[in-house]
Amino acid sequence: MTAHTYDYKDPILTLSGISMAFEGEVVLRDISAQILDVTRPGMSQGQVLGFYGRSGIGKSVLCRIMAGLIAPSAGTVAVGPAQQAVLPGMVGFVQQRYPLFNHRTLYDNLLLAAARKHAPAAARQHVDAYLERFCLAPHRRKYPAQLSGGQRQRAAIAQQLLCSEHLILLDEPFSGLDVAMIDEVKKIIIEVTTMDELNTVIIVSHDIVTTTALADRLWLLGYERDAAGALVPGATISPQHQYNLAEMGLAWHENVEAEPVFGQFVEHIKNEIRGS
Ligand SMILES: Nc1ncnc2c1ncn2[C@@H]1O[C@H](COP(=O)(O)OP(=O)(O)OP(=O)(O)O)[C@@H](O)[C@H]1O
Repeated sequence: MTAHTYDYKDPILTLSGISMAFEGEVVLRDISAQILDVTRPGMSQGQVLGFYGRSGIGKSVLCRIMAGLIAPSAGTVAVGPAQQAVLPGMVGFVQQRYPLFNHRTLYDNLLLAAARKHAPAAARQHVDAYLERFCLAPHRRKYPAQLSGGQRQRAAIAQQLLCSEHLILLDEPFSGLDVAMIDEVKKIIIEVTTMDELNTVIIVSHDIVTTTALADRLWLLGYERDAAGALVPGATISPQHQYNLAEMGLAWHENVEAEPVFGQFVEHIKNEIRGS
């Protein structure tokens, strides 16, 4: 393990005091986190950020808030160097149920996305390039129902990259996939960050091992206890649950999962989760 120090620049995404309640049920409470553009000596690679939370804790709700699809009960989401209030479309969002149109071929799905950002000829060029890059070219004429789970996931990621700027949010990218497919999706996530230094991928997941392996920073959603030891309603991110994995030497690299420090860190996280 080698620890590093990095230079932090403009904010990419800022969550400030996010709370969310549905008809009195507090789901999220006072969540603050900031993603900063980072320059790393000798590396030109985008970042992967991880939000971990156990099932039902409010991850999908947080995703929809970060993507600007629902407004929080309190707090703000700001995006980009200008820190604009988030609007739908600013953050590419790959939802658990892939948003591909079933009645269109893979090619047409991607073209539709690319046409939101590019003129027709450029859109076609971009789609061809992404189909190649994501090993989807042989499947271009297939409909979403004819694709495998991993292929659909790759297509959904390509779709969001084609129509959004550099920030892409993945809600449970590994759920329902077998080990080989998880490896495939991991490769794609790494590929996305190496395509462009500005590309930033946010993973929101309950798969602690895979998320930790890929992430440069990790935020843990959990419950806090009050002075009497009772759980406070609403998941939050405690200050001690924000981890800079890159500075700990645990940023993704080949076989990071096999390193003893990685195993120790995952054990630490599991203990934190059990205690919350
Ligand atoms: N529109 C809604 N109205 C009322 N309650 C909601 C709504 N959306 C989500 N919830 C509640 O918010 C809580 C968190 O849901 P969410 O789907 O965000 O969990 P999650 O962490 O993504 O779970 P999983 O990992 O199982 O997908 C749940 O109790 C859910 O019932």
